[in-house]
Amino acid sequence: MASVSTTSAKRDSHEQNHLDLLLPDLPKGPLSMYREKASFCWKQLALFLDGEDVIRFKKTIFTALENDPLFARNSEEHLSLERCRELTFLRCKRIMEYDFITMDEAMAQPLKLLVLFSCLAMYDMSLVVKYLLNCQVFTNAVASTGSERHSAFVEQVRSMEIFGCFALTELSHGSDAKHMKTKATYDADAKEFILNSPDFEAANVGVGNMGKTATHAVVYAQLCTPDGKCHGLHAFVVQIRDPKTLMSMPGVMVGDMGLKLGLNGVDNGFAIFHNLRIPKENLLNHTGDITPTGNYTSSFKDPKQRFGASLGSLASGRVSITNVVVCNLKLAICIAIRFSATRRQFGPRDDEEIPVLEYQMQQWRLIPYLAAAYALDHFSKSLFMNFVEFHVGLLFKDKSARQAELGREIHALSCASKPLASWTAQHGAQECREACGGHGFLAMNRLGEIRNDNDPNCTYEGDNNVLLQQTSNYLLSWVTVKHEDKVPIESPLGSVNFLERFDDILGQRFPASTVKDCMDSSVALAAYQWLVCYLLRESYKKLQKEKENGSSDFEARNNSQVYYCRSLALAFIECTVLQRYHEYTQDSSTPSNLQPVLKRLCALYGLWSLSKYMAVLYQGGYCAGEQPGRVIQHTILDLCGTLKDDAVALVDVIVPPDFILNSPIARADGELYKNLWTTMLQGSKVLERPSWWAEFCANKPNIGSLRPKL
Ligand SMILES: CCCCCCCCCC(=O)SCCNC(=O)CCNC(=O)[C@H](O)C(C)(C)COP(=O)(O)OP(=O)(O)OC[C@H]1O[C@@H](n2cnc3c(N)ncnc32)[C@H](O)[C@@H]1OP(=O)(O)O
Ligand SMILES: Cc1cc2nc3c(=O)[nH]c(=O)nc-3n(C[C@H](O)[C@H](O)[C@H](O)COP(=O)(O)OP(=O)(O)OC[C@H]3O[C@@H](n4cnc5c(N)ncnc54)[C@H](O)[C@@H]3O)c2cc1C
Repeated sequence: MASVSTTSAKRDSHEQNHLDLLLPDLPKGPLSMYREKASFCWKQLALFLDGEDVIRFKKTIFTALENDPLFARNSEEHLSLERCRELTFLRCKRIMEYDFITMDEAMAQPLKLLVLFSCLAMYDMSLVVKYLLNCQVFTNAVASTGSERHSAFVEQVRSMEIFGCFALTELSHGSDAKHMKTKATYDADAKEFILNSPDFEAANVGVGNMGKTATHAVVYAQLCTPDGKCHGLHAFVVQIRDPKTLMSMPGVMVGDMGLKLGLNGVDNGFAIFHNLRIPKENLLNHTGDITPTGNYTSSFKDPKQRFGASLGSLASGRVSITNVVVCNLKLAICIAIRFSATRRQFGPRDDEEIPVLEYQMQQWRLIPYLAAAYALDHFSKSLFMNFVEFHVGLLFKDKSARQAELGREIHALSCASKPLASWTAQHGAQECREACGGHGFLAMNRLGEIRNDNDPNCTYEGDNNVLLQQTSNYLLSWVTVKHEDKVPIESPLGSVNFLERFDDILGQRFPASTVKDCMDSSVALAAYQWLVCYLLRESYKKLQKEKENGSSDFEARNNSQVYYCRSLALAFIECTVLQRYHEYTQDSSTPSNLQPVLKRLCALYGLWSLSKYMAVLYQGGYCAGEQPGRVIQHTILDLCGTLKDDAVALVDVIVPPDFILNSPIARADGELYKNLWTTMLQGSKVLERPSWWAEFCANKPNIGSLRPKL
């Protein structure tokens, strides 16, 4: 017996040493009190979530950035717009030089690509957006909307012979992509397309990288044949600048749109095309092609399907955005939790002040966002892997019905996950800013930058409210399938399969009567499934009623968004996020010592999200009487109270190193005031009088001298 326990003790200590080398201890200090209270080992959880290989990969990236002077923090205060763009470009170039992951490695371990994007996003959102617009959005659009004849463009991006952007939005149209006005008319004699912006309202605008850097753009235009027929929106590769001089090409007026509310490292630009001739081959011909004599051909007979396919590459951006906004949420919540664990105000006695994290109010404001960061992180990774599966199908030209259905499901999921994740990060960042009081408002603590750089994620790659309509359309289409085609509701990823039990689910009622019952995330999940079925039924009925009352399809859809289809799409994606996280936390491969904390996070995310829909749960009869509402509220508070002691350790698992986090109030050593004070004093000219001191000291105002001129 003794020798067995000695062997296992040796193994444990060996494993611990290994873990300590991989993830060194964090500095002792004011945060230690909470770290010691944690119910689990943060290193074990980090290892379980990421695995050793990814932990090392992250470390390689973070260390490279920290050791490279080009990435030095705060080296220049208040950068001019020009310098901001220059620095982001130089860093982008340097990331290409580091080539953290080769193409072969990415093929073998695609999730590592997502890890790279996350690491860059945590350093700076502008950097990752600029980098991805060139290396992912442009190249993906070329690869997935084009064919072999376009592969040279992808190669040229890799060697930075060219720099790419993606130009869909026009001055007068953004969401309504179908009605873009840019025109590409085929000239059969010259075997060229002639690209024109009919007027200034058709100018491409808001295009990231177009302002100063891009040499090539994927431009969306209406394809017209010499017979005068228009074949709808198609994508073209268009050279807009000379790669040798960065001067604009003849026939292109290209410029920069100036200062934005955030993300200023990215140069968003505009372009107008005037009789710009582009080779016939530059048509990205996946959805349609043109014969040399000018006949249009397409394997998509249905123009609606062709239109959808031409915008197919947007899905990859929406999947990536779902991931990078979770990075923003993680950064914000890490800052706010570390601050709250070290910031003390008031106390039960005059001689005792307690950390603000001890207040139920602070816990309720922050800890659900921590739970959301964990749940959404898991979802974003799983969605990315779903997308990889779909992408592989595209590469192998899979024409199966399953592949087409998978594309529809991923489109529906990403059109709702981008809104859910970007809004959660937006609301979370603001709550975290306020939770850090006045210190949270100092730019040096980074919450403003996180909030402002996150904000456009709610708009680009499709406005959130507009995109949600795609998801509700998808869900409603299943009702039609069920009613008319009488086939079972079954999707490749299974996200809608529960709708097959529609009638059964709608007959259910809120099952929990105690806080203990509610701690199981299956309670929130069951409520969500009921909610989705209910909102689906109500949205369908509302649409029918609108039509019976004489509304056109267009009007009926518009009048069924608020309280119906919009809520349906959001409830569906929350249900899917919860479903996947619930399965993950319950899975037998999840270590038993980590399950309790993960299950609490899952239950909290589920109940907190669900609590926004209390009115609907009562309205539809799922809940009745005081009890369900009370139990949900009490369980949320109970979970916040329990997770409060784990919060610092949960942050230690997901937080990047201090250099990357870049927030003096949230360093790993927890020395809130020393770090803040030192940073304040290190600011340039902090102790100097202003350069305009004489305006006060020497030039006094002649009080009232301007009054006669009023
Ligand atoms: C980490 C960050 C990296 C990324 C940085 C990104 C920087 C920003 C880049 C940009 O912002 S690029 C510009 C992005 N612009 C948009 O996303 C425009 C938003 N509008 C649209 O995508 C579409 O026009 C819209 C989804 C609103 C569809 O509008 P419609 O009402 O005209 O079309 P409809 O819904 O009837 O769609 C026709 C069919 O195509 C399908 N479809 C539409 N878009 C699709 C798509 N993307 N993939 C697959 N299918 C799609 C759609 O589901 C439908 O299928 P069904 O006939 O089966 O119902
Ligand atoms: C930082 C940044 C970077 C960008 N980068 C790029 C890029 O690289 N390439 C590119 O092509 N574009 C880019 N864009 C543009 C972006 O994709 C568009 O702004 C976006 O698609 C929304 O279109 P819009 O601005 O025309 O909004 P609009 O469509 O005019 O929307 C305005 C408002 O009307 C509402 N609305 C519109 N239609 C409906 C409807 N049917 N029902 C209900 N409400 C509706 C919307 O919800 C929104 O609140 C970028 C934008 C930003 C902010």
